[in-house]
Amino acid sequence: MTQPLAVAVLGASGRMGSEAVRAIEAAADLHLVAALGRKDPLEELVAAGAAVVVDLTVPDSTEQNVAFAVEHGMHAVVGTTGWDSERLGRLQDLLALNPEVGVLIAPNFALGSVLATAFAARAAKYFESVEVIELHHPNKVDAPSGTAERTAVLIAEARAEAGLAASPDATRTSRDGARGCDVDGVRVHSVRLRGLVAHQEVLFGGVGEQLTIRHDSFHRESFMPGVLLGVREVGSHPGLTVGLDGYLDLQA
Ligand SMILES: NC(=O)C1=CN([C@@H]2O[C@H](COP(=O)(O)OP(=O)(O)OC[C@H]3O[C@@H](n4cnc5c(N)ncnc54)[C@H](OP(=O)(O)O)[C@@H]3O)[C@@H](O)[C@H]2O)C=CC1
Ligand SMILES: O=C(O)C1=N[C@H](C(=O)O)C[C@H](O)C1
Repeated sequence: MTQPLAVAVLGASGRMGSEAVRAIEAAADLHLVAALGRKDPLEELVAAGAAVVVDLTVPDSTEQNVAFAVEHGMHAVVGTTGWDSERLGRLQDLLALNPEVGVLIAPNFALGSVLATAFAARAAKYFESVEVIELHHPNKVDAPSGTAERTAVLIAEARAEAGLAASPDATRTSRDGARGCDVDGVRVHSVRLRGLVAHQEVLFGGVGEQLTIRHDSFHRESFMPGVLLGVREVGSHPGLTVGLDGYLDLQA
């Protein structure tokens, strides 16, 4: 009989971490060997014999956590935000020294969100205008969301490839923040509202028409199938994968 896969969770008492602990404990093919918080030493991952580390912490600590896992031969599944191109570059360098290790950086684990981002990237070249609105619970510490950043980057790449000009915008005067932030030329607006979990709309505008691609996570359970997929797959994907779509067949 195959042994269950030994999995550790960092950020285990957080909103996402506690949900991940429950999901891993309920999976017969996985064995939760460590559930760590901010004050626990990372060496406990080694002592527990973790094969896969799930990082659901904070942008300030995720890079250090993942580096520790990689240096100790553990695969990492990362939902934490804050992975800009500089951090990803440093992680690539580290992975080159540890080529057997796999790391998944997933801005969003919800299948619907992954699809919505993929659909938006696909639609991008057909519309003159685009803006992204992300809406989250008020306890979120970062803005814009990692999902919105990733969506905007992919839209910008598709527009550039198609030779599209910047979205039309005659604004000459504005209050700070009124037009959102600029991610590679795509405007991204962040809403923080009690009652929300995680939501995003991509608005595409053409002459006389609008296409809206919207996704809603109403509960953090929505992220768990993606977390479990990442945990089960990461060992078969050495190197860096950004986006859960890297483990899914979204072609056709
Ligand atoms: N990819 C995805 O699908 C999703 C990603 N996220 C992202 O996941 C991250 C966590 O979100 P959320 O659960 O809401 O946040 P929380 O603030 O609820 O949880 C973060 C947890 O991490 C702990 N922590 C902080 N530093 C460390 C450390 N060095 N080692 C271990 N634990 C640590 C915190 O402990 P303490 O309170 O003691 O500081 C806290 O319990 C965010 O970046 C968020 O954007 C969220 C939802 C879905
Ligand atoms: O902090 C959250 O809650 C979420 N964070 C991720 C992000 O920043 O995109 C994923 C999801 O939107 C929930």
